[in-house]
Amino acid sequence: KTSPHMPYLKQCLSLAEKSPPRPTNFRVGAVLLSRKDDDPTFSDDRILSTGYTMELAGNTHAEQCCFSNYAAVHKVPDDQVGEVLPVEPGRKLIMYVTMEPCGKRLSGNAPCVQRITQTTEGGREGIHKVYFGVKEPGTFVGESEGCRMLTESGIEWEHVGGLEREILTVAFAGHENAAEEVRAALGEKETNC
Ligand SMILES: Nc1nc(=O)c(N)c(NC[C@H](O)[C@H](O)[C@H](O)COP(=O)(O)O)[nH]1
Ligand SMILES: [Zn+2]
Repeated sequence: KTSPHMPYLKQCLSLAEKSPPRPTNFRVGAVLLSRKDDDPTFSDDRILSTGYTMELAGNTHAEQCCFSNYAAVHKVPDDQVGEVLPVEPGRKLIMYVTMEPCGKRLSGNAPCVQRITQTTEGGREGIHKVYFGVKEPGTFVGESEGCRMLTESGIEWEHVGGLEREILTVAFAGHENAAEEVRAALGEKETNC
């Protein structure tokens, strides 16, 4: 019996495959949705936005594009996306990402955890929970901080296993020694954040 989260991780993986391969980042896909409370089969889910790495101009991340796409549709600047996300009693905002949202970026651009946390400002519920298929490998920033930072912001997260090899193979595709990095990442101990 596969996890009910699997179809969404697979949708994120398909999005990640659209990302142009680069040695300087990972190819990641993200989906933002609204989920009704106590709906175990997710039958009433509403997809709000999707995004993938470098979908939008510049050095953009999947989660960043997902929010930016939604903000554009609602005609607000990216940093005000929290103000246009739906607030509906009895429903929660959920994000699926193939990879743990970044807590730090070598470029110095705003990390995705910050963008996710920003949605909960102004007394709004914002993103309630993030599901991801792999922890960020140590390639760029060493031990990843993303999920610990989500916890510090009071945002729930959960690693959904089962697609690690596929997700990492897509993520590393633009890297020099991709196969070696995938093997190494698969071997990295699953550290709890
Ligand atoms: N969750 C996530 N979604 C993405 O779309 C993406 N590309 C990364 N990648 C994380 C990695 O840590 C950063 O890509 C490097 O730290 C380089 O930083 P920049 O991307 O140049 O800002 N992580
Ligand atoms: Zn990011």
